[in-house]
Amino acid sequence: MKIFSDEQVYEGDKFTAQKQQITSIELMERAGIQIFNWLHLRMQGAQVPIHVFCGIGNNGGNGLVVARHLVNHGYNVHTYVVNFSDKRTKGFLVNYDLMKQTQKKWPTLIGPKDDFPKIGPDDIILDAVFGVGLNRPADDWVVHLFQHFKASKAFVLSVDIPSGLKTNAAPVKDTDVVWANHTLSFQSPKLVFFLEDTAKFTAQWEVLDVGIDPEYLQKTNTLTTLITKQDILPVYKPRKPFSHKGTYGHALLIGGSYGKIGAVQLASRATLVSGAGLVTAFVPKCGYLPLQSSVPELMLITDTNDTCISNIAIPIEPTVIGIGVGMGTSEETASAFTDFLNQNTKPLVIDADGLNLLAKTPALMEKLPKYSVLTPHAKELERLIGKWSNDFDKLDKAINLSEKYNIILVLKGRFTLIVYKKNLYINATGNPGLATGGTGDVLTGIITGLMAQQYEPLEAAIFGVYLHGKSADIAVQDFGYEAMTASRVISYLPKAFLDLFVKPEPPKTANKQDDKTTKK
Ligand SMILES: NC(=O)C1=CN([C@@H]2O[C@H](COP(=O)(O)OP(=O)(O)OC[C@H]3O[C@@H](n4cnc5c(N)ncnc54)[C@H](OP(=O)(O)O)[C@@H]3O)[C@@H](O)[C@H]2O)[C@H](O)CC1
Ligand SMILES: [K+]
Repeated sequence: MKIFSDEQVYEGDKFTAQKQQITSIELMERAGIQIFNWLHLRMQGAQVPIHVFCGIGNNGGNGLVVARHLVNHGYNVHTYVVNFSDKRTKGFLVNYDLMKQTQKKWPTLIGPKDDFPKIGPDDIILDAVFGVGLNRPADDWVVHLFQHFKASKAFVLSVDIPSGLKTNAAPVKDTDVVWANHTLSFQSPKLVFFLEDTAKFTAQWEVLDVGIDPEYLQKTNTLTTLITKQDILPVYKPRKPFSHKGTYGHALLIGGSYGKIGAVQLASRATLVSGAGLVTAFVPKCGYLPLQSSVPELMLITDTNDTCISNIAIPIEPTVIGIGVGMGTSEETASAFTDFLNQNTKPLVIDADGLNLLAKTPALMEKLPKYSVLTPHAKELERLIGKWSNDFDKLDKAINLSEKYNIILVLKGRFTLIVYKKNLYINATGNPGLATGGTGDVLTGIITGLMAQQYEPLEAAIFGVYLHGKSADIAVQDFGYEAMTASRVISYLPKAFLDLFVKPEPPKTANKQDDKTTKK
């Protein structure tokens, strides 16, 4: 799902108005009606006080449209204009007049010196103060109004975005932003809904189709994408009937050390279950017996050293190499890793101690083949790019690293972010059950397994994180969060693959009688 930038949204409005020969006021009406319908469906005429707070721009215009329809449907509505500027937009002014005609009085103006209205804990606030047009910090009194919303404990429904939040920058203070219970976001969700520092400003969100022209939506490329099944399906490579194990590549996993052979076991099982034709692991000698006996499909090559990797000699021609899981960072291993990178030409997936060794000797980054996939968790990322001041600073630093070395970064987290140069892919599958040791090794295995099958590295990263999270989402239904283990994530990978082909259920018919009539 494309996530449009603010500029693209404004451009889409213009395009739609021109192509469909409608005015921007009609577009605003469409958007407002969608919000009204959302509320009406849930409230069914209930007389709960609804406080509609409108700014003086088009977000405020949206609020006024909703208020008018609520009044026309007999709701208990109180409409306020948060009068922070004289520069009212046409969309606001037209709907301001319509509001006057509808309720025979002007909405209540709130200025810097006015008292704020009383809001009860069971009331509803419609927050249409600022939309994506926010371009500077709000005045103190407006921020106090936002705090008044929070203190009231009323349910806050934000229009398009919680007011005070920008789509492309972190707020200075948490109190500068409206804390919404729910946000109805126009046309696509906002990136900030997925970032650690800003996701909290809306407990839930939903996208409303406000009718931007389909041609515009289709032809416009975005830098940010929310990964959905619809994005994955075109990438999926169906298994060929006339094929053999050689068709699906030979994956090599390099890692493990005394006490951490399990990491290689998890990664190699995940590589196998992801569909790689052949999988070999290169491990210290101590890994031979446990791996040979626990994963019969796996082939093994051992280091000369018993407990850690000391010399990576590979007598095979793998399609792809996944390196780093459970590997340790001993001096011997560090030097073996350097020698390996100096002579390696194969595509790489690098995780865990592979990343830590890169961070210790940044010059090694120059040795990475183009399109290498690096899968850091937050601590590993910090070792690679340094500390960041907020999510956007983190993303900028990650983009710089990706551009400098032409590599793909998989930033693991609640919403894993895949960064390739300026392109950002957000993964929304997964759950807190994944917060347990070994799940990262499983992800490395999946991405390595997909690359073995000739998925492009970026495709493999996107598909891999999606599958990994989906597997956990299916497993959680049987185990809950606490009992999820990395092994269980592997066990549910088959279901995650199968889920790709499950069509969403058609919407249930409201009237069974109608159903029968149609069948006759
Ligand atoms: N396709 C769609 O998604 C549609 C979205 N719509 C809605 O339109 C808003 C965006 O509306 P816009 O008028 O551009 O912006 P805002 O309503 O967010 O803000 C209004 C103006 O306020 C000024 N501003 C910005 N920051 C501040 C501040 N801190 N203090 C005071 N004033 C501020 C700024 O104007 P200036 O000229 O003074 O800089 C803003 O322009 C979008 O979010 C949707 O809700 C459309 O209804 C239709 C389709
Ligand atoms: K808003």
